[in-house]
Amino acid sequence: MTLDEIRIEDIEAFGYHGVFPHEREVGQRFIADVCVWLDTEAAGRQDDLDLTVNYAQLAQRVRSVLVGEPMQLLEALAQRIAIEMFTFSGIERARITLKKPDVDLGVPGKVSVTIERDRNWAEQILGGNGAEATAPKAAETQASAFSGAGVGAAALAGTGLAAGAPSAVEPVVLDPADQDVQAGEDLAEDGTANVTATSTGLTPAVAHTSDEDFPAGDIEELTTEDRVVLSFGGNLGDVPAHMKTALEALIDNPAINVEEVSPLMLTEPVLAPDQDPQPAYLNCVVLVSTTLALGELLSFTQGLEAEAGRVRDGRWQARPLDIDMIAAGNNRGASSNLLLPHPRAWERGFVLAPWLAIDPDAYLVGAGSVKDLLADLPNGDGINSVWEDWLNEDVKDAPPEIRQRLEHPDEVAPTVPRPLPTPSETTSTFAPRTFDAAPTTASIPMRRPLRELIAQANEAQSRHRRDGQASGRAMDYFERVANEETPAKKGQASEPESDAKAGVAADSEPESDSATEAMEVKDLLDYEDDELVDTKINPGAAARTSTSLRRIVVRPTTTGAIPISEVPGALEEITSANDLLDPMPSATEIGDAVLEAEASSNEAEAGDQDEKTDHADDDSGKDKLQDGEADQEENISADAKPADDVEDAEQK
Ligand SMILES: Nc1ncnc2c1ncn2[C@@H]1O[C@H](COP(=O)(O)OP(=O)(O)OP(=O)(O)O)[C@@H](O)[C@H]1O
Ligand SMILES: Nc1nc2c(c(=O)[nH]1)N=C(CO)CN2
Repeated sequence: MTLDEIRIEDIEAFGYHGVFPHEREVGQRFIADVCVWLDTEAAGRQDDLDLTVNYAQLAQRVRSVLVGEPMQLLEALAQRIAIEMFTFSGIERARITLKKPDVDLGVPGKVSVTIERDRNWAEQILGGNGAEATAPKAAETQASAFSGAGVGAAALAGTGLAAGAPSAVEPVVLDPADQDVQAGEDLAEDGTANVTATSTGLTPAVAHTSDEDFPAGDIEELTTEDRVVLSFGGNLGDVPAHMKTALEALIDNPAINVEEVSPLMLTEPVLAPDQDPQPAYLNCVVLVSTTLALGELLSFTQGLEAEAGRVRDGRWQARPLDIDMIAAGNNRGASSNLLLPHPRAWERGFVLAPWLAIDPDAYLVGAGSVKDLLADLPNGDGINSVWEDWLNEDVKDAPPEIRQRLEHPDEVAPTVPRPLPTPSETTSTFAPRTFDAAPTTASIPMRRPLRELIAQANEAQSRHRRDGQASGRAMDYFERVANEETPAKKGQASEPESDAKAGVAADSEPESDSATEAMEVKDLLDYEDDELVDTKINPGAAARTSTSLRRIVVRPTTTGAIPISEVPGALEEITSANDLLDPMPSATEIGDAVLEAEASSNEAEAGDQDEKTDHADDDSGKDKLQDGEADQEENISADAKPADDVEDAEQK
C-alpha cells in the first residue's frame, strides 16, 4: 500500500529539555518538523475529515510534548512525539525532526535530530496495542477509524499508580513516562474514545465530549462572559498570605473581575519520582473574567508569582505561589507560552477539588465533568483538609491539619487521603447549571460579594504589611459605616456641588449604600498604605486632591504634573494623615480624622468658591485648584491633566 504524507513544519514552543542545568532552569525554544505517513485515499475520496488525521490536532500534540515534562535528550523528546503520533489511528510511520535554534554549540552551527519510527515500534513500546486496539470506556463513545487518541487523558487509569493509597510519608508520585505523555492531552480530542499510552500499555480512557465545538487550534480571546479558571498553589512560606496578596492584585486590576474564590485545601504534593519530598501544598481555585488578552493575563499572574518570591528553579520545585491557567472559556489550543486547558489539570485533585467546590457543574473542556474526573482519580484526590472560610478567618480558626501545616511550614506533607466535602456542602447557594449544547465555563454565577470578602481579607493583609498594627481596624470602620449614622452620611445630603472645586473631583453622585462606603474607606486605607506614604517620602510627587463630603483622596498621578507641594492643602492632609499611621490608630480614628478634614476642607471650599479662577490652559473650567489664591495656581505646570480626566482614568 502506498502511503501518503502529512507534513507539519516549524512547530515552535518553549520548553525545558536538556542535559545542562541552565537548559532546565531557563528553558529555550524548540522547533519540530513532523511527517506522518498514512493512507488518505478514503478521506480524499469522501472528502471526510473523520477518515484522516486532523493535522491541527497533530500539531497541538507535538507542541504539548515540547512544552511538557523536560527530557534530557532531543532523541528522547522526539520519541515522545513519535509515540504521540501513533496514538492517532491510521498513522503507519512518523518522522520527527527536532531543533534547538538557540543552542550554543561552541562553534557556529545549528543542531537537529531526526528519528523515523513505525507503528510496530510504537506497539512494542506501548505494550502491543495500537490506538485502534483500545476500547472506549463509555458505551456511547464510538472510536472512529481515525480517532485522535488522547494519550494523557487517563494516563493513570489502570496503571500501577492506581493501585493502593500513597504511603504515609511519601508524596504522590507520577511516573515520568506518564508525565511526559500527559502533557498535551486535552488539545486533540476528536469526540471519540481516548486511549492512554503509559509505560504499562494502553488503557481505555474517560469518555470525552465531542470536540466539534471546541476544535483545537489557536487560542481565542475571551468575551467578558467567559470565565478563566486559575489554580493557585504553593508550599513555601506563608502561602495564604501570598495568595491573598495575589488575589488583591487581581481585584485591583481594573481589567480583571475576580468572581469566586474556592476554599483553601491542604493537598499532597504531586511530584516526579526522583524529586525530594516537599511540604504539603495549599491550593485553591479562583474564577475570573477579564478584558485582558490571555497572554497578558498569564504575564500578570506570572508577575504575581514573582512578587510572592517564586524563583523558577526547575519544574515542580517547592514554591511560595504558583498560578496556573486551567481553562479559559472554551479554549482548546496553544500559543507560544500557553496551553489550554492546562494539560495536567484533569488528573490533579488539587485543581479539580477546589474547582468543584465552587462550581458543582464545572466542566473541563475536552476532558469531562470535573466531578467525574475527580471521582475517577485512581489514587484519590490528595486533599487532606479543607479550610472553607480562609479569606475571613484567622489561622487559629483553620482546620487542625492546616493550622499544623502553617505553623510548621517545613514539615514534609502527610499524605493520608481525606474525603472531599460534597459539593452541596460548599456550594449550596449555587444555582444548578445545565448545558444545552456546548459545556462552558462561562456564566458561573457569583456566589457571594467577593469584594466584601476580599476587603475582609485585607484585615490579614494589613497585618502582614503593618506588623499587626492595623489588623481588624478597617473592619471596625466598615462596620461602623454600615451600622451607624456617620458624619459622612449626615453630611452627604447637604454636600455643596460646584464646578468651582478647583483641582478637585467632587464625588457628586449620591452613594449611600454601606458597601460603597466601605469601598471608599478601603480606597482610603489603600492610599494610606501605599500612595500616601510614598508621597510623604517624596512630597514633590505629582498629586491630585479630590475632596467630597465622603472622602479625600490624594493620589500621585501618572498623567498629571501638578507637584503635590502646589496642591493647596495636600501636604497638610498628607502629613496629618501620615501622622495617623504611626502608631496606627483604629480605622475609626482614621475615619474620624478624615471626615473632620473633609468637613473643614468643604467649609473652606464653600468659602472659596467665588474666588476661584480658571487654570490658564483649561478651557473646561474644571481644572482648578482647591484654593482661591490665583498666584498659587499660576505655579501649576501647564501640562497638568484636567482633574476630571484623571479621576476618570483612575476610575476605569
Ligand atoms: N495553562 C497554562 N498555565 C500556566 N502556564 C502555562 C500554561 N500553559 C503553558 N504554560 C507555560 O508553562 C510554563 C511553566 O509554567 P510553570 O512554571 O507554572 O509550571 P509548573 O507549575 O512548574 O508545572 P505545571 O505546569 O505542571 O503546573 C510557563 O512559562 C507557561 O508559559
Ligand atoms: N499538591 C500539589 N502538588 C503540586 C502542585 C500543587 O499546586 N499542589 N503544583 C505543582 C506544580 O505546579 C506540582 N505539584
